[in-house]
Amino acid sequence: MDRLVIGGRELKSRLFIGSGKFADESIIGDIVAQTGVEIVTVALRRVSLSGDGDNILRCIPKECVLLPNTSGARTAEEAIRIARLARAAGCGDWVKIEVISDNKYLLPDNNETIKATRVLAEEGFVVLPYMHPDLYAAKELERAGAAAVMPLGAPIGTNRGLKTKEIVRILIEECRVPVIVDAGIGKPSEAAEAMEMGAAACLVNTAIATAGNPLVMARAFSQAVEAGRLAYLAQPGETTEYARASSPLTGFLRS
Ligand SMILES: CC(=O)[C@@H](O)[C@H](O)COP(=O)(O)O
Repeated sequence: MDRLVIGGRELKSRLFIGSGKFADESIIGDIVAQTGVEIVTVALRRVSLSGDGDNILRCIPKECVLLPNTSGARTAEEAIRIARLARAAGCGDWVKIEVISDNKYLLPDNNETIKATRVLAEEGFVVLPYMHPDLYAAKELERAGAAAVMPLGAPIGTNRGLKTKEIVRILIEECRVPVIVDAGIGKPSEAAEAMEMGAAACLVNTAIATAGNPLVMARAFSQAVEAGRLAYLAQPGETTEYARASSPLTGFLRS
């Protein structure tokens, strides 16, 4: 049976979404209802810790697993502090570690991410680290206790697609934990491509939130992720250099 289990929870949907950049965040509830998305990531700095005011958590249905992320952290120490704050504020045990000190490309710092993962996994968090695709870092994250690894497809918010495809393919082949492609995925076809390679799931924010019709785009992503997974399970046929006829080309005119 094709099961995805992370942090002891079996997930039916392999599309994870972000909650940033929506013109109207109340649409997140409709997306969850229409696509079955179960994981929604939220930047802790957008959560009102006093529970009042304009709290993004109001827009995230209760049945979802909340995946607080440490957006804004520039070091492992800052990420650890944000994760602990999230748990203390009742956001649960899951955390997506983002440690970024590069303001231009928002590339994750793998070394700091590994340090934070080690500490937080030891403290019982379900740790999903956002990472630059690199085999040694991915294996180190596994050893540090990561529940999954989340390599980027392209820089956050660029909608440029699966630019890191060849390395992500290696991570999928070599990692024991699920590989979730996160960031930069701009179109459903790119999510399907990641899933066809064997990615366990995709996390998409910008492409959905900034679409002309975010709800329809979320449905398109949901179907693409499912189609890509099915194609992976179906084991695509081999690719060849030269044409091979689909039906016999000879024999018609012989007597
Ligand atoms: C919200 C979140 O976690 C993003 O930082 C995530 O990495 C998604 O990236 P895109 O916005 O490029 O889909």
